[in-house]
Amino acid sequence: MAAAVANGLKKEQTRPNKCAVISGPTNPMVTPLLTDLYQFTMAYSYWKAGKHDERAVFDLYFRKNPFGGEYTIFAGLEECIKFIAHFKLTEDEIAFIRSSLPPTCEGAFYGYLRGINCSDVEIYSIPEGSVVFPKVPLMRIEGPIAVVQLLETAFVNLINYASLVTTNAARHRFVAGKSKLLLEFGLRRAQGPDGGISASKYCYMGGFDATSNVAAGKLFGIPLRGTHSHAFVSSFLSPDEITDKSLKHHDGSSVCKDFVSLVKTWLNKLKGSRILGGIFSETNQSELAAFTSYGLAFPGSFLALVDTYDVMRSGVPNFCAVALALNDLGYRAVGIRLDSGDLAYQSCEARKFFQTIEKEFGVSGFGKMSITASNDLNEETLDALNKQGHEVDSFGIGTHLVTCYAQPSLGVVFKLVEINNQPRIKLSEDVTKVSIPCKKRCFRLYGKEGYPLVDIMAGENEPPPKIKNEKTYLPLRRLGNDVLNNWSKCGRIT
Ligand SMILES: Nc1ncnc2c1ncn2[C@@H]1O[C@H](COP(=O)(O)OP(=O)(O)OP(=O)(O)O)[C@@H](O)[C@H]1O
Ligand SMILES: O=P(O)(O)OC[C@H]1O[C@H](OP(=O)(O)OP(=O)(O)O)[C@H](O)[C@@H]1O
Ligand SMILES: O=C(O)c1cccnc1
Ligand SMILES: [Mg+2]
Repeated sequence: MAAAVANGLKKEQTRPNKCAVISGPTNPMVTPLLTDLYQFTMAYSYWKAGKHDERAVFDLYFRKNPFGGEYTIFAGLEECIKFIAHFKLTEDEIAFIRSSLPPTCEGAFYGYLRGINCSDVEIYSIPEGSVVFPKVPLMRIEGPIAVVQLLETAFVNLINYASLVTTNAARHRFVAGKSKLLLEFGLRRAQGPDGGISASKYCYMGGFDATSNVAAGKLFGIPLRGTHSHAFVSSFLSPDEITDKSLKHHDGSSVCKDFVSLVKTWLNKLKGSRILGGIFSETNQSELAAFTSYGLAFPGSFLALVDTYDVMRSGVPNFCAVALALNDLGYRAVGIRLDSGDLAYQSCEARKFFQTIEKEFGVSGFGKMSITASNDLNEETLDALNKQGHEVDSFGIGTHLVTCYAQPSLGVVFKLVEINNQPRIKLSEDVTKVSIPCKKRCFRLYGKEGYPLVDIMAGENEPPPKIKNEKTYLPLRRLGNDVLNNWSKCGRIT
C-alpha cells in the first residue's frame, strides 16, 4: 500500500488493485451490511436525486478525552483499511437490502450497489498508536457521498472501542510503571467474542505485555501468558494421588525417582527453620499435591496460585517446597499469583519469606521470585497499591480493563465538512456539537525539549502556522510525520 503525507495526515491508497496483499477484516462480520439502515436509505435517495457521486469530505474525530483524562490513543485504523480494501456487496447482501427497502425503490439502484467499491475513496489518517486530542480529525475520508456514508457506521465502530481500550491500557501502564509486567486476562468478561479479541489486540497496542487469550495469540502474534486456577488446586486431595513421581534433572544427567518425597523433605526443612517455622505449621495437602503436579508438568516454568486456602500459612510455604525441590534438579521456578485479600500486604509478606529462604538456605536469586497479582484490578487499585508500597512484579487485569468499566464509549463522530468543494457545518445549541467545516491541515507544535505543546488546525489553503520565536518553538512537524516521544514506536505503546 502506498502512503504519502499530505495535509498533516497520512494518505492511505485504497485502490483495490494496489491493495491486493491486504487481508480482509479480522472479524468476518465486518461486511458492507455492518451499518445502520439509514445509510442505505440515504444512498438510495442520493442515487435517485443524481447526487450519489458528488465528492464529499468527512472528518472522523471525538469530542472529549475518555476516563476524565488528558489524552487518547488512536487505534483501529488497520481494520478500517482492511474493510475498505475488500468493500464489495455480494449478490446475497444486495438481495437482502432489496428485501429491506420498500418495494417502490427502483430496481436499477441495486445495479448501482452491485458496482460500488472504494476505488474512489481516499483516506487521510494519523498513524495508529498516536496520542491524539479532541476535535482534531483522526481520519479524513473523501469520496462519492453515497459510498462514504456506507462506510460511516463501520468506521466509527472500528475506531471507537479500539481507541477507548487502547487508551485504557495505556493509562493502566502509566500507573503500573514501565518495569511491571502487564497481563490482559479479560476474555471471559469481555463483551462477547469480538470484544474479547479486540481487547487483547488493543491492550497489547496500549502497552500490555501479553494476553491469556489463545485466539488473539494466534491471530496477532501477541505473547501468551498464564497461570492456573483455584479449580486446579481444589481438584486434588493429597500427594498420594500422584502416580508418576519421577523428574529428570534439568541437564538430563540424572533422574529423581520420587519428586513428591523431595518436596516433602523441603517442606519439613522450611518448618524446621527458626524464622519460617514460626509463620506456618501444617499446610494444605490438596494444595501441596496440586503444586507438586504442576511442578512435574512444567518444571521449567513453575508458577502457583497461592491463595486458595491461606496465602502465608499454606500457599507460599507449599510453593516454596516445590520450587526448592525443582531448584535441586536445576530448574528455576517463576513465582506465585495472589488473587484475593490485601495484595500490597501479602506481596510484602511473600517477598520477605522468599528473601529469608535465599539467606537461610543459600539459594541465590530465590528472593527475587516473581509475584503476580490479580482480582478486580483497575487504575485506582494500582495507584492505591503504589501508595501503600508493594512487591508485585506483574499484574493480571481483566474486567475493568476490557469492558472499559470507567467509561463505556469514546463518542467518535463522522461529520460532513465539505461537498463539491463547498464547506458544510452542523449547527447545535450545544456548542461542543457544532461541527468544524472545511478540509483541514493539522499541525503539532513541539517545544524546545521535543515535547508536544499544542495541536493546531488550519484551513487547507491557509499558510502553516509561523514559528515566531525560534527559541520558543522547535521545528514544526506535521501530524502523522512522527509519533510522540516516549509513546509509540511501530504503533505500540511501550
Ligand atoms: N492493598 C490494597 N489496596 C487497595 N485495594 C486493594 C488492595 N488489595 C486488594 N485490593 C482490591 O480490593 C478488592 C478486594 O475485593 P474483594 O474483597 O471482593 O476480594 P476478596 O474477598 O479479597 O477476594 P475474592 O472474593 O475474589 O476471593 C479488589 O478489587 C482488589 O483489587
Ligand atoms: O478480576 P479480573 O480483573 O476480572 O481478572 C481476571 C480474573 O479472572 C479469574 O478469576 P475469576 O474472576 O473468574 O474468579 P473469581 O471471581 O473467583 O476471582 C482470575 O483469577 C482473576 O481474578
Ligand atoms: O492465566 C491466568 O492466571 C488467568 C487467565 C484468565 C483469567 N484469570 C487468570
Ligand atoms: Mg476475580
